[in-house]
Amino acid sequence: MAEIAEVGPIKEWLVDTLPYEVFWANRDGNIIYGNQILCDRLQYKKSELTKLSIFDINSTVTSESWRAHWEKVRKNGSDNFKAVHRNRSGKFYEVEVYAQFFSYGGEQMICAILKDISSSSFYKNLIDNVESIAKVGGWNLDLQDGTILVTKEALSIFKTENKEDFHPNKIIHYLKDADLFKKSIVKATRNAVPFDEVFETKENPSRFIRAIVKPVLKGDKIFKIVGVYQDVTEGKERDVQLHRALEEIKSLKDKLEIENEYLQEEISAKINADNIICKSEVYAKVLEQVHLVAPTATTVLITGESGTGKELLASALHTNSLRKERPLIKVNCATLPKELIESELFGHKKGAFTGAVDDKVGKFTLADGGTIFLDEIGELPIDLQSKLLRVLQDGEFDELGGTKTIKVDVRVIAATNRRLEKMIKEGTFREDLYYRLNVFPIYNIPLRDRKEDIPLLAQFFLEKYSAKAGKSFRRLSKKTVNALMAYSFPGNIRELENLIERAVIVESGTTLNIGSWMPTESESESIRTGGLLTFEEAQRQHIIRALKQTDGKVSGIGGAAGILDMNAKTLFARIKKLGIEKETVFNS
Ligand SMILES: Nc1ncnc2c1ncn2[C@@H]1O[C@H](COP(=O)(O)OP(=O)(O)OP(=O)(O)O)[C@@H](O)[C@H]1O
Repeated sequence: MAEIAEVGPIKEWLVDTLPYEVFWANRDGNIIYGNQILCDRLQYKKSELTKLSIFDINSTVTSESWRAHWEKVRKNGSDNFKAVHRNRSGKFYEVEVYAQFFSYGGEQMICAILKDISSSSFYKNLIDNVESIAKVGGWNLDLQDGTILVTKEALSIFKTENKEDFHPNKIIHYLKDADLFKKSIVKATRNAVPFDEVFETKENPSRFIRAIVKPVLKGDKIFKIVGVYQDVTEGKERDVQLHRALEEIKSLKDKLEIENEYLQEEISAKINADNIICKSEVYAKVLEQVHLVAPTATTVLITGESGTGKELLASALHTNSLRKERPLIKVNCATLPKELIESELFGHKKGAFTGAVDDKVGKFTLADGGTIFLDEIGELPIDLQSKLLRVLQDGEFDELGGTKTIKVDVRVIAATNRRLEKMIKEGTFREDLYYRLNVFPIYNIPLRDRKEDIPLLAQFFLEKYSAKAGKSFRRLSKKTVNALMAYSFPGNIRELENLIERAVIVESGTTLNIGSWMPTESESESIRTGGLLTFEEAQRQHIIRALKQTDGKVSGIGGAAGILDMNAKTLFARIKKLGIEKETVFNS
């Protein structure tokens, strides 16, 4: 038997210094030598250890298995395996064994070098367990040599046994949004930008995998990236459901809020509807038509110059209809940018186009059960006209970026100050849409053709703006009324309203007298014609100027007929025809 003393003190020192447990055993399994680390781990003194055999430190070894093991190592020269050892106090620990066959001094022996792996296997087990509970797998890519380490759970998340599948350029084949993954990885490896994103897999049914990736730096060099994959499908499904429910609530809430706003507007519209000022017979006929058609669901097309009160009539139509409890939604087709009209009217789904960051409920959906007022319908782009026609005919439309057809019950009131027939000829308005809108046309008369309404309207606005500005105006002077009556109001009622509002601000007292606020016909005309007057208007103003010079005298010496080199009778006739009145001459 070889005595350890024969190994020599240096060799013994060397074997004791190694960070491994080392022992030699003979054919019978007796331990011939064990180094200090082994003694410490097994809790025996060196002298005690050499009295033990392999069967004392490894309870799973039998004489048969030892014999088989001996033969295997003798034949192959060495062996590598894992085993469980037991120390003096009965505690087990796992070791990785490197066994080498050798003969020394005529005796054959196995030298075993052991590495205690109980702690690492403990943590490995722990990690495996935790990973599988949390459905989290880890990986690590060395950017220097391209080697990849992958944990067990990561393999099982991606249902593969091949760790090479985890290279970023391979893993993207499992994911729907491969581009996003690629971009994120490039940022992580080039610019050290970490990411945390959820990716949907390509499987059917698909799953959602959360990928968290962190670059690891040495100094300013990125030398590896570590990542985590987590199967979040269950959570995501709950999220998705929750998200959908929340979205639904949000959209209903928005709808309610908007409806509410419109209802508020509708309330004020009601007051307006009751306050449609009318004295003239011609306008009374218009209002008769409004009341006639209001209770039906018929589409109405209101035409007429700007400022004649088309919107007011639309409100009256709604408030006198059976839909009055539902919203009246107003859309001005001229004020919306062309590219937004479609989504404004019909709504869109998130992502339907660049900038569509959220779902949007369209005005037609909001108006469901109520009325939509499409002001300036002539401005509706031709490509949208067919979509509107479909709503009018079938009560349905497709939301932008949506998958389902939306059905609505909406009454349409459209208004325009443009001549749609002319637009049809020019090819900018669809003829079929025109006929569909023009079921019940209402022509709103310009103010100059219902001048009898001017005094009442002016009084109405005087009171309104006086109260608003905290002034005490009660009435208009006769001269003011006459001057207003003489004026042609190219801007119709809106111009009259603005004029009185301005007058109330600049004047004071209880009676509104004529002042600088009153426009002269030439001013408004030159605004209207861009500087050039019509021939008739030029004549009118020329005559007024001459009459001003002559203090209203037409014939005889110093009369206007003389200045204008006209026959007095002809001038009288012309004055009458042009509607020039005394007041006009003196007040303008
Ligand atoms: N008969 C009326 N009685 C009282 N106010 C009126 C009457 N008609 C119109 N108005 C008022 O005149 C203003 C202009 O009317 P409205 O906006 O309805 O005109 P519109 O024809 O729709 O104009 P546009 O074509 O420019 O949109 C509004 O403030 C409206 O309340």
